[in-house]
Amino acid sequence: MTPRFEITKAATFDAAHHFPTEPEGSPYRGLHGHSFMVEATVRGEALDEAHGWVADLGALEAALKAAAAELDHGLLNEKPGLELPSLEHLCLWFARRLRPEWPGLCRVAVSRPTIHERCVVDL
Ligand SMILES: Nc1nc2c(c(=O)[nH]1)N=C([C@H](O)[C@H](O)COP(=O)(O)OP(=O)(O)OP(=O)(O)O)CN2
Ligand SMILES: [Zn+2]
Repeated sequence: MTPRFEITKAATFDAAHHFPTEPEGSPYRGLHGHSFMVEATVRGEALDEAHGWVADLGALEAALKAAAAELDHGLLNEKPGLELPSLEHLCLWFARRLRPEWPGLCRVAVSRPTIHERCVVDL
């Protein structure tokens, strides 16, 4: 059996959004904000001999924080790919942003912890 490892790091950001496609009067149509958490999971089998790890969680943290900082305190709708700023589209946005640098990225989760909502995409 070959052990398969998954490492996960999380980062947080706060952002505003609205859903212009919602009908007049919908609470989702008006501008409002949420606190978000994004979690990125990287899978690997081979361990770095010098460190005994799949990949450095510190490097993953730096990449994740840099991506989250692009959205922090902004309006999600203004970002390409987030014109309809659902949790699902946020998962895809982070996946596209991180995948070139992190080919082992296998899962992205974006949640709104304060209102107990979460979306996960397996890549
Ligand atoms: N599948 C999804 N459904 C919904 C998403 C989403 O991203 N994916 N997003 C929303 C809205 O962002 C909405 O603002 C989420 O807030 P809501 O669930 O309404 O929770 P609130 O606490 O803000 O409001 P309550 O009325 O107290 O529930 C909707 N659906
Ligand atoms: Zn919302």
